[in-house]
Amino acid sequence: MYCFIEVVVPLALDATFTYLVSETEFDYLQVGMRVAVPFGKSKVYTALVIEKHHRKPELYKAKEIQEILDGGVVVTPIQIEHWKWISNYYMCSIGEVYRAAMPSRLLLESETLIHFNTATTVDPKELSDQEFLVYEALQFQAILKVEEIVAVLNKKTVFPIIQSLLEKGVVYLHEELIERYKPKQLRYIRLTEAYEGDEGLASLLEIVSRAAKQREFVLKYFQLQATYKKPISVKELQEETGVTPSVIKALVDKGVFEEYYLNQDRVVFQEDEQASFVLSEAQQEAMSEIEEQFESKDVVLLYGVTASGKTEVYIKLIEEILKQGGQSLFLVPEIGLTAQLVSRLVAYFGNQVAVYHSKYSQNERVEVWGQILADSEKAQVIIGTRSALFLPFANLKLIVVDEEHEASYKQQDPAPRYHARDAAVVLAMQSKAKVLLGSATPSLETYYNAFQSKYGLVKLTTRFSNVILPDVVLVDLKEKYKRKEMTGHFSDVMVSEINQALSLGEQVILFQNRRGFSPVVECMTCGAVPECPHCDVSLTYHKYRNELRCHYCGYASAMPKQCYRCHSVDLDTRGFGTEQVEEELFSLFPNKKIARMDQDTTRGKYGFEKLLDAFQKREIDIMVGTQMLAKGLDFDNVNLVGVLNADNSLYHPDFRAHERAYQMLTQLGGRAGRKEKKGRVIIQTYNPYHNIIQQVTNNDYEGMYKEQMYERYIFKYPPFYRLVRLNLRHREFEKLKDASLWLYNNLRDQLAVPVLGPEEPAINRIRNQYIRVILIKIPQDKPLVSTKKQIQRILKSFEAIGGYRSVKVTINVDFY
Ligand SMILES: Nc1ncnc2c1ncn2[C@@H]1O[C@H](COP(=O)(O)OP(=O)(O)OP(=O)(O)O)[C@@H](O)[C@H]1O
Ligand SMILES: [Zn+2]
Repeated sequence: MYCFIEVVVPLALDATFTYLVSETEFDYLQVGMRVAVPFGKSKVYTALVIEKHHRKPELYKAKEIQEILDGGVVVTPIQIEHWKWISNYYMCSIGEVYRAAMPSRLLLESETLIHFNTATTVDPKELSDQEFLVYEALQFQAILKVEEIVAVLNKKTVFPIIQSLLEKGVVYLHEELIERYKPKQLRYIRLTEAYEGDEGLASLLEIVSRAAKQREFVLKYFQLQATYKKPISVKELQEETGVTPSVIKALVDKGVFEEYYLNQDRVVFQEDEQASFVLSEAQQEAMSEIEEQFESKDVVLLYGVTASGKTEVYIKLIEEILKQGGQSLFLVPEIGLTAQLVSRLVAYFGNQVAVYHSKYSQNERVEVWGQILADSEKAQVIIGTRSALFLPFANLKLIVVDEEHEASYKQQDPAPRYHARDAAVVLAMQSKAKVLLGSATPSLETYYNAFQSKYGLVKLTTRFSNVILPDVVLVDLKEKYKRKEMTGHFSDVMVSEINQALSLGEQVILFQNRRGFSPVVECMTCGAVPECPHCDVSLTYHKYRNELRCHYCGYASAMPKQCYRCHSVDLDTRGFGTEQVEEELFSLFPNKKIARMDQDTTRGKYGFEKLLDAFQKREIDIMVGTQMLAKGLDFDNVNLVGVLNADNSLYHPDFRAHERAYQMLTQLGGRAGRKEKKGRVIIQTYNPYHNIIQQVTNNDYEGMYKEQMYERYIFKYPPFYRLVRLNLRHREFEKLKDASLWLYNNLRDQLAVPVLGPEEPAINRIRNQYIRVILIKIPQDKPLVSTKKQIQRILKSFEAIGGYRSVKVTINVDFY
């Protein structure tokens, strides 16, 4: 009887593929192992086994696999189920999910580029014969394709050799070049093997017997080691013992100690006694309610006002799960936020905490992957951004989704375009785990689900320290300008509030939702506005570099001296961004330390962390920034938050604009007065009577919810309708127009649901590609699965039309 396996290849292909294996291989292989398979004419991919069977493929002759790559399962059956769900629901291929989910080191393929690591410390003598051959080849050519290594070794099966070279640090993958992030590393020393144990100790003392300083250090090292019971960094050793670097160096040279490096957040941590805390009565109550609701509900929303201490409730819940021996996943919307949280969790749980996000190196990702799969001690609490959802949990019992309303949980590009909160709910169901969603400003969908009793709902209505929520003061910009009570973009109210806060030694946060100096440069003579040559947007003026930049494609040009159209020199700027606010602050508060937090200042290594750190240490008096500031940060010396112009967040061509504006302003305000005294939020606006502004002022989430839900209902938006958006792109305007019309007509005629478009979006060209959008609205009472199938069928016929093949179509389900 023939033996076959069904595999997924990491490509955007609809199908899975059948390969032939021997009986022995068949017995050995398990679902969730990786195999190297030949594919197409000459390619080799790392494929994933998802089924074993005896069904001969009808349309093609099954090829044989090249080799088995794993000794055990690396992907669990639950993961495979989950990936299938993602691929079905978000209308992408399971190959795309597989590719996104796995650390790229686990996905070698024939085209992978292997770089020689010039910083390698490996002694070639320690390499196997075959490894050495590759090493040697790399001396002549520092970058090899996997297929070239095949030629060098004159054998087909080379992935395990490359894997081993990767682990030894002799080579790295081309993809890893792009990982600019170098985690902060600390230097450690430890006794070399020769000097371990009693015998070792005797010879060690012998060696240092004639060097007093070295002997003294060695003894102190033993003492410290005994008290700390964890690795002590060289820096700590120097501080504790007063030893000079030269003494340590001498001991390393003698081979007594060896140096090694650990990433700061991967050090084996110990719990910090001081990290323990007791829940307040309100928190305790919330916690019991959550546990109670978990008995009947799989998902519970913790709706707690800002600074109510939701994190502490999460921590206690996770602790309960730990006691039962289960793994917990703690999802955060952005990497920048992990630092504050990791230290909080690590202090509490010690080395049971693992971290996983896209800035982690491939090595670390592979390591964490293995630990989670093995249900290791070190991976009981996993903190991560959305991609942590793809990890191989062996025993997942709880998923916490913090700030569940955050848009960054949705992956926009590339596929899989999944929403991590929603995918988490499904993963939990498949894993028989529970989900806790937390927010001070829940998304409408989530609140609706709670409202419908699909999710449980627990409220925390008071701040932890019982401080009252901040007062909101509205400043009417129209009035202020009329009465000439403005200095630049600052009203007199804003200036005096800032002065008062500063005089009390407090720090201030200011918000302007635009980076750069001013968004638009305009010719005062003819009104022309410089635009990006590749995108349909105006360029943003960045004063610091005196250039115009496109925020969509990164195009930059020097600030022109004359209008490109009428050559007038009378150019002026309209609107304003963080850079301009910062400049005005310098002149308004000349003696104060002012910093700016936006994409431009946080780009570098640790940019974000450094700013947060400095602010925490009170080295900054006023911090001005974009929406980055609104996200879950916890500072205890901020009682004043100012919004320079609330209006531009109100007017976005997006059905969620109002909900988002409410969330943003409330979250921003939530940074004020978290610890001791009631804070103040100053909002400058031209529309003080706008409903959203009023709802923010009155802290009226329910009011906002009711009003927005009404609009969603009337205008056919989620949660009443499901949205599927198709984006079509092409360089040629006419071709795109034809193609999108064809697609639209077919969708409209064949689907029994509303289809809108094909529309030109507000920005109708990016990177020289024109864009058209088709929107499909699926009402709640129409079957989702079959409608999606129909859409896919129509797309297939679309692709089959020769003239349209070059038009790129992307599908985005729940794109908002
Ligand atoms: N039980 C407790 N014991 C000691 N400190 C606490 C406790 N609960 C909360 N805090 C402190 O109160 C502050 C606010 O808590 P936390 O950051 O968890 O609020 P949050 O609800 O997550 O707020 P936000 O939604 O604004 O992010 C923190 O500084 C936290 O350390
Ligand atoms: Zn551009």
